[in-house]
Amino acid sequence: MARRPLPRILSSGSASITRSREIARTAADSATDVLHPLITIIRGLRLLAVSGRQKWAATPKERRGPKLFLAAACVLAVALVPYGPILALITVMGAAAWKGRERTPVKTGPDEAESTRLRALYEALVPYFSVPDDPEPLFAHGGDWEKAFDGYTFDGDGRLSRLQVSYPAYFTDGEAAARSRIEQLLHTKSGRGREYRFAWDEEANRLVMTVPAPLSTSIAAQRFVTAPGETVLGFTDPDAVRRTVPVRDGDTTVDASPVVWRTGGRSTEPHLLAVGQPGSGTTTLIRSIAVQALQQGDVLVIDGSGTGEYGTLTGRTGVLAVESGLGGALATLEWAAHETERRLIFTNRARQGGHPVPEDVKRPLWILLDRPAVLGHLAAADGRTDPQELLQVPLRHGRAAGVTVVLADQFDALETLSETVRTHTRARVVLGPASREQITAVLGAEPNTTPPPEVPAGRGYARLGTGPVLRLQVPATPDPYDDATSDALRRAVLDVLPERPGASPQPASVPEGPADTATDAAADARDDADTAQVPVAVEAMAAESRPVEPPARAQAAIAEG
Ligand SMILES: Nc1ncnc2c1ncn2[C@@H]1O[C@H](COP(=O)(O)OP(=O)(O)OP(=O)(O)O)[C@@H](O)[C@H]1O
Repeated sequence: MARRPLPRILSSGSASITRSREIARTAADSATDVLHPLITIIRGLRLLAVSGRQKWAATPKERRGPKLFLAAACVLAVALVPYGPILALITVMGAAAWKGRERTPVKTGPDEAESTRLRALYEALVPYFSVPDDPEPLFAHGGDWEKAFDGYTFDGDGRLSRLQVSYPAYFTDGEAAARSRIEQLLHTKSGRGREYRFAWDEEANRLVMTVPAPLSTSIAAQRFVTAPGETVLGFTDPDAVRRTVPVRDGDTTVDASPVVWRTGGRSTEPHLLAVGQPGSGTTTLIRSIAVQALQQGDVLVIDGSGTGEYGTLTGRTGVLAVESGLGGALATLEWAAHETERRLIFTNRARQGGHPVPEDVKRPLWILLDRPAVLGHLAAADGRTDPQELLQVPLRHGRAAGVTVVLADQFDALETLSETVRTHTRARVVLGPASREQITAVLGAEPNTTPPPEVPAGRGYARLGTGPVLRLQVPATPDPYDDATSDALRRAVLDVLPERPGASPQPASVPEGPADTATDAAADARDDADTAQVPVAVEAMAAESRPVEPPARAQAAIAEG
């Protein structure tokens, strides 16, 4: 059978398609040439619009009105001036042409310096991610780094800010030590002095290294939007927690991601331990917690370092005592132990009798103890009870009794902390410079970033119970009596503190003198009076059905005669 010729359109198809393509390309090129000025102007107009929108978004709300008014006045003036609109149009087109004259080149791969960096990183990883008998090694000296590095981003300084690495399945990514070696290496090779976060995806054999954005250090003490029983320890990365709260950060209000610690009857981590080097900000954390606690409850402060950094709290509504001497601290803690027991008895009685729990028993009581190790040392030298022993009842039973204990000490004092303190302080915070091992020892889990050698005060990590380790920046809550405290911060702290009963409000910018910061000697001199007031038999208290008088009030009563 004779073969039928192919239809003409198919036999000469490829030639005509090629010709059509050429015609289309030539037409597109000519159109681009002709339309080039128009394209430049449109690009410029787009850039002008974007920059205008950004400027408008960055303008504080209170300045938007005047700006809008100014713009409207300009438009009116232009409209009224002869040839105004046409001149304005020419100016805008000129500005757009100038702005759109250069096209930002699209980067399609790493430049030479970046390739060299990535290759060096790849070579450094070879010994860790290869074994001699791997027939197709992903990592091999002189190998193809592009196969192993699935993604990378460099910052403006040419340093890696994100790297995604695929590694062979036989790498022991389940071992903390093996992971830590890789993290250490990537950290060193990518540039020290920055914090790196490592996310290991064991299922996909993939590691993603990122440089987290710095946490804001300009959020100061303020009333945070929280529910009763919640305390904001500080702020963390936006992707680390689901919640945000509106906060004042400098002059603007932003949605920040808080580390919220829940206390009280339903809390699974009802007491907190904060640890840091000297000057890392643990006192500031306690002050920040005190300021928030005073909004709903009563506070006892025991300052083991005796430096008077809590003087600003003395005598304020809700502050039952601020003690810095050993005797005063012991008396206060003894009272707190009895008060915890009294609250337990009343809560039990109310529950058994089917009555509501009395208000004074429900009101949260906070025991804030800074540097217990110092007091423990003094107590041992003096043959007196270690304050930590008196904390046993509040720590063990405080949750049911609405009593919360917060302790802060330094790394070198960790060994002096009693077993009860270690067991019951399940909310943990580490502040300031610390090694990976130190952080792991306190939090019970490795930090999720490489701890940088230098951190701002109040920066660290928090872990609530068995939850994830979170980066933390404590809100700036300095001592308003400190000369180094700025006027704005002094005002911020004094604004959130309750008044002193009977005291006329003081102008926040005038530093108040430490009202009655007790020296150790003075505090010790008062001790006998305190101790005489405090130990009240629990049964007797229960029978009287009234709260025990706290030490500070007892002292006042004695002084008044
Ligand atoms: N979150 C923070 N924001 C801003 N500054 C802070 C913060 N925390 C602490 N600081 C500043 O750092 C300094 C030391 O803070 P702080 O006294 O709280 O540290 P510390 O750990 O208690 O040290 P020390 O035990 O030696 O007193 C103070 O000047 C304080 O104002």
